[in-house]
Amino acid sequence: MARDYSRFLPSLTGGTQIHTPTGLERLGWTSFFAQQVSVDDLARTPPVRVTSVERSGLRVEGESLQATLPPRLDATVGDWLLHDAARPGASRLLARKSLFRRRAAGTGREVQLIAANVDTVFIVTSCNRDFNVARLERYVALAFEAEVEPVIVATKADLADDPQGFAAAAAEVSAAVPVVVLDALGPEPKEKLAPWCKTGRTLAFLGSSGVGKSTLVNALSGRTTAATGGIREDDDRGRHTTTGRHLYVLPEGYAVLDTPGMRELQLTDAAEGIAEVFADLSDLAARCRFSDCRHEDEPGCAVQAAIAAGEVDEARLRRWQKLQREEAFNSASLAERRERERSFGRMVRSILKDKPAKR
Ligand SMILES: Nc1nc2c(ncn2[C@@H]2O[C@H](COP(=O)(O)OP(=O)(O)OP(=O)(O)O)[C@@H](O)[C@H]2O)c(=O)[nH]1
Ligand SMILES: [Zn+2]
Repeated sequence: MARDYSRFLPSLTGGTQIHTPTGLERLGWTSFFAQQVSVDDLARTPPVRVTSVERSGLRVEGESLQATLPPRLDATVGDWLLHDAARPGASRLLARKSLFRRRAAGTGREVQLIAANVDTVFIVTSCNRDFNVARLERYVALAFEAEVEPVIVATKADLADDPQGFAAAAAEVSAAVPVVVLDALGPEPKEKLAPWCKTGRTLAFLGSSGVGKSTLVNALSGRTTAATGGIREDDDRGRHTTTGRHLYVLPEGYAVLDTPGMRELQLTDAAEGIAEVFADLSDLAARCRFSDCRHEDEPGCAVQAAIAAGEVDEARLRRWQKLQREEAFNSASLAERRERERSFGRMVRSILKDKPAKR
């Protein structure tokens, strides 16, 4: 029997209807994806979301549908596809709302897709020695680059003498990034993170080990025991099993994307994200007399002038320059590697061409 998918299409009236979220909506299906498909597409090839990537293929989930698609390099956890049951490998990949990528170390593929269609990333730190503004700026740049909304969450407020001091320091990172300070073990996470934990939203967590990421996930999902080494789920026999899935839809209807790759994110081609975090400095730099100003001792440097006037913190300028250098290095070495691989490929092809063809 053909399913009626019309309710997943963008509402023509634009009115807000109150309804129970469907399986697809709980998985994160929104009008952003619906706009990319026709009613015909939907009836023939139902939407599915990638919940994990395994060697054997992509685990996908849709409305009363679970399947494994053949492995493919152009899709990652969080992606939406139109499931073509007749030709699973030809399932159409929908355009993404956001994408985390990283420079792959020591693999043939240079850029690895980490997570797609994340709505909000909680950048977690604690109100203690883990707290490091430079690291927060780095994570925020990554989020901006991925086109994901960042929220800084400072945990362990209950253990700190001056949690508001940490809040103020975090607020300096970017005017565009909200800061939440909380005790992750208490009742606060649900209440304070509620603005971002809505049905159909996909959340991710970034932050060093021990800052409270698992504690927050547990708090949001109403679990009391902290999970270690992955989230535990009930399998159909009622037993607890740790699965290899990386996208979890919580009972509240929002999804948490937790993939090991998120923990190894570096700055790759993140020039735009960095410019956004340091928008105040790049605006100033645009007013320097020389377009290639290094903001050291050049005449007419608007950045140095702002530092002299006490409007800009010199340490922030140093961090900006450091991130820019790193980003330039990462992107350059990536470009060099690409070039080396291309010339290697040309060499291999020319050798193959000169070799007498096998009969
Ligand atoms: N007092 C207090 N303890 C906290 C808070 N948040 C986390 N903890 C404790 O800090 C420890 C580490 O928390 P986790 O949630 O495991 O940290 P994580 O970020 O998931 O760490 P990894 O799994 O290693 O990445 C646990 O013992 C938590 O109970 C907090 O806000 N207050
Ligand atoms: Zn300058």
